[in-house]
Amino acid sequence: MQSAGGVTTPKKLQGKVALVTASTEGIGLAIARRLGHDGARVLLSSRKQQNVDRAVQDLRNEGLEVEGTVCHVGNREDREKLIETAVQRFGGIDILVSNAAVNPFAGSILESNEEVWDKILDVNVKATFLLVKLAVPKMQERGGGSIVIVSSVAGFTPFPTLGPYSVSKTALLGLTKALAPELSPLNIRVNCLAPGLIRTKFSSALWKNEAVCEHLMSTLGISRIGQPDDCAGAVSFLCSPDASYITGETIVVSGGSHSRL
Ligand SMILES: NC(=O)c1ccc[n+]([C@@H]2O[C@H](COP(=O)([O-])OP(=O)(O)OC[C@H]3O[C@@H](n4cnc5c(N)ncnc54)[C@H](O)[C@@H]3O)[C@@H](O)[C@H]2O)c1
Repeated sequence: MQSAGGVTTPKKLQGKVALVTASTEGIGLAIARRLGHDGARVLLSSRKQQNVDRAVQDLRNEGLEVEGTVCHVGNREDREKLIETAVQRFGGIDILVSNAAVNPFAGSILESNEEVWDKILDVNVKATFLLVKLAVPKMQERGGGSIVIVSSVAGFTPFPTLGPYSVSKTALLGLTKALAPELSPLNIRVNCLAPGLIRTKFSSALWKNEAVCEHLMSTLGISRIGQPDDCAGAVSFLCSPDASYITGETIVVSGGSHSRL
């Protein structure tokens, strides 16, 4: 980056290697793009090779240094491959953004079954922890790092009809708090992002439903549905030296809905 005086100042994530799960569309892609524009080399991943290839090409076309690999975060071999790929292609890991999540169920929580709970807790919570566990030794090798876990405002106030998903997001608020003090002595910070309603494929059942959308809009302070880019700057900030004294915290990006719930 060149200032007016002709002095070159490094971008805030220059030299950093970032790994973002579920980063071929939606919030994950916006975060990956922003980390890249802020100077990081980024490893993209999601479940399908063709989506990984497309996102890698798109971001390379913007001049960003990115690689991609398929990773279903619920699959142990895929998680190990993700970490190894970051080390092989970029030499290590400084930043982990755990963004992948599933929600295979909508309805009364009492109607949800064991299969639903297993899937939601495996992908949203257990895989997040297991990825952190794999990434921490690699961060230690580079003297520290930063982890951001993507939760949701539903983690504070369960969304009606999304009980099991909401509980998994509450668990991620707890995971952030549990990890932060243990990882502080290793110079690794752990923070959390809690988006409100953001316009993505994942949330389309909400914003495409006129009645639900109208109700949700009435809870907002800023009267528009959020965009994936609205989340990206907050994550980049949390990963940057500007947040060097922040750990165990959650940033809510919800257009003010959270403060009104
Ligand atoms: N969109 C919202 O309104 C909203 C609100 C709060 C929180 N969130 C959270 O933001 C995160 C991203 O959601 P989004 O709205 O951008 O969704 P999205 O539909 O745009 O993207 C979801 C991504 O997750 C990937 N994915 C799903 N299961 C996966 C798995 N097992 N392994 C790897 N990748 C997997 C998909 O391939 C896709 O790329 C999620 O954690 C979600 O819970 C979203």
